[in-house]
Amino acid sequence: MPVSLYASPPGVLFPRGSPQEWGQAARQPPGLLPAQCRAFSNNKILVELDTSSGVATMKFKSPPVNSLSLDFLTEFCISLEKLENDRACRGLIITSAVPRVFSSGLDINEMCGKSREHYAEFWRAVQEMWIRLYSSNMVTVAAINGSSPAGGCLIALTCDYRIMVENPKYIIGLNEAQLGIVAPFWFKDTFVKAVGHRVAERSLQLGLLHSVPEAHRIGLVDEVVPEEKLQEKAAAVVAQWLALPDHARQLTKSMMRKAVLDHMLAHREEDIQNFVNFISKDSIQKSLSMYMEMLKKKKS
Ligand SMILES: CCCCC/C=C\C/C=C\CCC/C=C/C(=O)SCCNC(=O)CCNC(=O)[C@H](O)C(C)(C)COP(=O)(O)OP(=O)(O)OC[C@H]1O[C@@H](n2cnc3c(N)ncnc32)[C@H](O)[C@@H]1OP(=O)(O)O
Repeated sequence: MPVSLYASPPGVLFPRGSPQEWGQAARQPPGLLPAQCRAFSNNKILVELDTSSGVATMKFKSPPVNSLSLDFLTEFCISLEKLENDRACRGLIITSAVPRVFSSGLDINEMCGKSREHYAEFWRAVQEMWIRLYSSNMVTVAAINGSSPAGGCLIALTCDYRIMVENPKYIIGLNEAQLGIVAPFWFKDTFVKAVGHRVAERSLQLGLLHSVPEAHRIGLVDEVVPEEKLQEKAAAVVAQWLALPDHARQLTKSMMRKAVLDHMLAHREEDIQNFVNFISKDSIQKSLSMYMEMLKKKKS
């Protein structure tokens, strides 16, 4: 029986829609899904659960860059809740169906030119995503098959294990400072837990985006593999972690993460107010607009 200290996190996001029901393999046209597979999808995310291994694969499919919009975050949370409540599911691999990008982080459009109410709703959704993933009873592995700045990096950091594809073009890190914004304390805490205080301090202050070998060297990713080996490796890692008794692994995970999680939950409302006040400032709005301009110019 799975044990969770955080099975129902307080302040749960109320979904604005719900994903399709699980698609039973038996109802699929022949050859589409193996018999032991169930699947569901929405506009942003595809989930396939292999009931024989108990491992689900979640693929982000929101082109061009899987940015974390309010809609994306809502669908993400609904999908996580569905998997968490499914006794057949014990492990989760998170990856991208969009070429070259895992996730470009929070959707900057959600933080520009909107009302204070919108910022509060958006930030609550960001928190919700982190709480659900960080407190998950499932074994979670990020199979990072593309660039993963800021919020994309946070998703990876929130998993139990990170495997990244070796590619000289891919980057990963918490680059918020480069945008003139600040990674909040729970982004920072999650990062520090992975790489240690000194590395995190330097990386956060400089808003560094690390190459794959560098990310591996500093412990931001646990393993680096060629693209064609990624899924196989992720499946092997989940199987290794699932070989342990669930209750022992889950309680250990809760114990290791409790302080960071409790800190965040205790300051959740204050964190929302801080975000709203910070992001509403004219100077911050200007910084974000300039950054978006820069992204667009880079293309031309
Ligand atoms: C003490 C007081 C403290 C108070 C603190 C309180 C609260 C904290 C306050 C704020 C915290 C905010 C935390 C923010 C976290 C974030 O995640 S911010 C997002 C950061 N993300 C980035 O910097 C990534 C930017 N994107 C890229 O670098 C690249 O797009 C790429 C991901 C490497 C992919 O490159 P490429 O394949 O070349 O694609 P393009 O650059 O051409 O992009 C395609 C289109 O997508 C648009 N886009 C890219 N990223 C985003 C994004 N994050 N949001 C929205 N839109 C994005 C890009 O503009 C292109 O659009 P067009 O096709 O030109 O229309």
